[in-house]
Amino acid sequence: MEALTFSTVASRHFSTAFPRKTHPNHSATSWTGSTSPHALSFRFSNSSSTRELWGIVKSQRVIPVRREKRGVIRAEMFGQLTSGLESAWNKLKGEEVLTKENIVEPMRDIRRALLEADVSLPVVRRFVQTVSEQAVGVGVIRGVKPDQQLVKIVSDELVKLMGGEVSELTFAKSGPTVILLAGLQGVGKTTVSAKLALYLKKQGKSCMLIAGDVYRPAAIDQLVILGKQVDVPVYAVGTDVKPAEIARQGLQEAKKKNVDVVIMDTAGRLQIDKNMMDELKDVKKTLNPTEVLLVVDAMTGQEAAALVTTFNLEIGITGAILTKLDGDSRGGAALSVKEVSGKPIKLVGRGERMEDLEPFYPDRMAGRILGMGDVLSFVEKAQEVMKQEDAEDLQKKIMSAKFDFNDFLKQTRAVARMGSMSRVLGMIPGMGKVTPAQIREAEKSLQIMEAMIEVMTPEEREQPELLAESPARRKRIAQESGKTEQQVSQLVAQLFQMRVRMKNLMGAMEGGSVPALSNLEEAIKSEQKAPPGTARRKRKSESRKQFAGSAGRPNPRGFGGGN
Ligand SMILES: Nc1nc2c(ncn2[C@@H]2O[C@H](COP(=O)(O)OP(=O)(O)OP(=O)(O)O)[C@@H](O)[C@H]2O)c(=O)[nH]1
Repeated sequence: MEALTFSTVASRHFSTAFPRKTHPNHSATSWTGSTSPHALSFRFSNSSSTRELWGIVKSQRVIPVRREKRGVIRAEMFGQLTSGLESAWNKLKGEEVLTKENIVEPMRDIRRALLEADVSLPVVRRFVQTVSEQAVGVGVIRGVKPDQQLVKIVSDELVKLMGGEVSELTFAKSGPTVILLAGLQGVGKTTVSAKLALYLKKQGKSCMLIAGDVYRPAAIDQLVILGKQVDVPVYAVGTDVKPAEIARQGLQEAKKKNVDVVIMDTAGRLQIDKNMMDELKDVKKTLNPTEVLLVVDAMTGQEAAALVTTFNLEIGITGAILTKLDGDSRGGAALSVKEVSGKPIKLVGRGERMEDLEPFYPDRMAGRILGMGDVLSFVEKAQEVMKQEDAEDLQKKIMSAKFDFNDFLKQTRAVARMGSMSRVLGMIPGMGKVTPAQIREAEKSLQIMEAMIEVMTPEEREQPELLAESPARRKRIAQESGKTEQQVSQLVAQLFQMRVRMKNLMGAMEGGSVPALSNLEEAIKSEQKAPPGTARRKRKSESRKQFAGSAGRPNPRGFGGGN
């Protein structure tokens, strides 16, 4: 039996849908099957007046295909994954809120859909776990249904999975930027070389292509033809010179001509072999490239991700280019590459035309997978409204000195949700100089506070005065939370201090003078520098003042003073 490699599977599969017109060395085969475990794949070739055709049957699912302008019938991108995920949302119809119980079935659907899309198993596991945790912990947003909420969570996680931000190409600070392209046979390297040259030309950069595929003579002709098509010079010296030497000469020529970007096409192989890697290493050493991009075929699913990992370990790459995303790829490659290899997908090929190369936008890709742009923006708006209402609510409470332990907890948890304190503080301009030790300390005390608030009764949370007045209550909380009575007293005092500080802050904001964050930083520092006991004395007198102004009148001696 013939051993099928990634590229033979891909190129055979593709030869039916996308005959390799410009590739003289490859004759179009009549391969109609797919070697994927989900086998059965066929296309309708008959004409139909309807635009949407139900065509490709995969894994006993029917997914939509679309008739494109030029008469090519194409699958909706990741159509199967989209419909798999849809069944997850459908399971939540009629539910009021997301619970641990009612997300079990939808999560199973999501897991199945991702596995069928050929996303690697560890990636699927992590994804499902993160989404489940978030789904259960998410609060109800007024007007947003649980299925819509889950769509939003999945969307956000998909974006993260694919790297979050778009990963831009890096350009050399001086001299030509050198981009080395590598990859297995038939993945689209030669085509990508020319596409990339056109893409960069459109950005105002002058380019030069180097034909380094000496093992397939037709590849050089192919690159010369494509170079003419995009009007970019091609450096070619035939097949008798070693690729590293071609690279050296080509780079010299590019420098002479003051070219901005040099793109080198290299030979592909049917599988990774040592010679290929050694040769690539030589070329890389000669060129000292700014970018080493591995061209991978989206049709190969999670194998593409494994390949990126291998190439990265072997030769060190800076990212990947995913080709043939316009085909009926199931999405596994797009979703696995970053997570598995740690390397970003920088560009994607979405067609055979020279213009069909674009940056890889994780958010747009997630949007295409889910096909629910309207739901996402609706949920985002609702979240915004909620935040605004929450903030207004909080403001009212602060102004009327009603800020209680529930608010306190909410704020603490909001910080936790945003990520660690260190990240949050790091994002605030002017707070950069807070030391890691201070941050760790702050995080630790937040945890202690949470433990104490958690054991309070609802009344105690709403009326901190109850605790201020009753040493017995404070004692109980200390016992139940495993903290000391002194810690409980401090917490209560802190809440009243916060009331005063927040009220002052709100007053300043309303009056138009927001205290600068640098002042806050100074305050932290001066508190640290203060001789022992000063800060405590200051705190004590502040809390007394607060109690004097608060509704319930606690015993002024009650703080830290035991029963
Ligand atoms: N539909 C589609 N076809 C593509 C895309 N990229 C490349 N192709 C086609 O894939 C086939 C192979 O592309 P080549 O550029 O010859 O691949 P290669 O990696 O240089 O091949 P070798 O030199 O044999 O290693 C060609 O028919 C291309 O037109 C793409 O993004 N979408």
